[in-house]
Amino acid sequence: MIAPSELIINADGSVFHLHVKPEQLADRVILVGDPARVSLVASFFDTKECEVSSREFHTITGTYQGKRITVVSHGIGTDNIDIVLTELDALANVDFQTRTIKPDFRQLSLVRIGTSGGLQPFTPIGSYVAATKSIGFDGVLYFYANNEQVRDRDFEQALKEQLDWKLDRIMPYVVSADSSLVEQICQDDVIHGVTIAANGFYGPQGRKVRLALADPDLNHKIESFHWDKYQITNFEMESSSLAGLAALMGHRAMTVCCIIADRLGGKMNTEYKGSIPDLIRKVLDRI
Ligand SMILES: O=P(O)(O)O[C@H]1O[C@H](CO)[C@@H](O)[C@H]1O
Ligand SMILES: O=c1cc[nH]c(=O)[nH]1
Repeated sequence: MIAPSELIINADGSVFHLHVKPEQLADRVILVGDPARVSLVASFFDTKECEVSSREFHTITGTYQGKRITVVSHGIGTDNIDIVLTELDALANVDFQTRTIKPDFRQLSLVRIGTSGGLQPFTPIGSYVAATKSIGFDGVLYFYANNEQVRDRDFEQALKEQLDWKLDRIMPYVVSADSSLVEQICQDDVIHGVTIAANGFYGPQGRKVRLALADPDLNHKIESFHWDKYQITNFEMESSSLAGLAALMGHRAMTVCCIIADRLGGKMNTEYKGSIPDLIRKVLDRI
């Protein structure tokens, strides 16, 4: 039995942070950072079954062209992904009456639709980039056993060498998205990329506002990195823990982002919401 302090179930039978009940979760899940983007995704739905809001976690379940889909916001950061993924997995795979793990595993397909900063000439503002691999600057995955089984150690070593890694208390890790889901969601209109999930928006993504950076050359080294067939394409803030935790749990997960910042040219598209609906439609059609 999982103790009440470990998996917290609210008095109404919903899970602690999301406030969602087990019967309200679909097998197909879209994840977005911004709670307002949940309503945008759901505006494409044909029917709406339920809507729940709690903190930054806004959830709607409905149907799109006959497919039952849940869309949920996770806020900003890989630490929030730890909460959202653990609670979604519990909703699917823990019996809330007996607090025991269900005998039959239920697999979720999770697609995060995010915004991102592009790092290559071939990832301009408005392009869509899938994180086929994610580089985590965060540490969430290290707290879970068997993390080495879902990490790409060769890629990690190449990063350490080529980036001449100087931040010795942080060990970037590399994880892959679910390849079958990437194939299902991405056509020629989505770039297959390698995404850094940074543990911050400013310094950890090489942005200097007032504070100096510990390694001012890091972004330049990231942009020049080449290993095997891979180049690093973009920055966002959640794809690493999403891909890593989902792989450990046995779910299918991936992140696809719309590029809204051109980090090479120093340009920003603050009106980015215009190209997000097109990406949402593509994901809804293909999930
Ligand atoms: O637009 P979302 O999905 O929030 O994604 C990106 O935008 C936020 C930072 O502005 C981070 O969450 C980052 O991952
Ligand atoms: O540059 C960017 C843009 C959106 N989200 C990020 O994390 N970084």
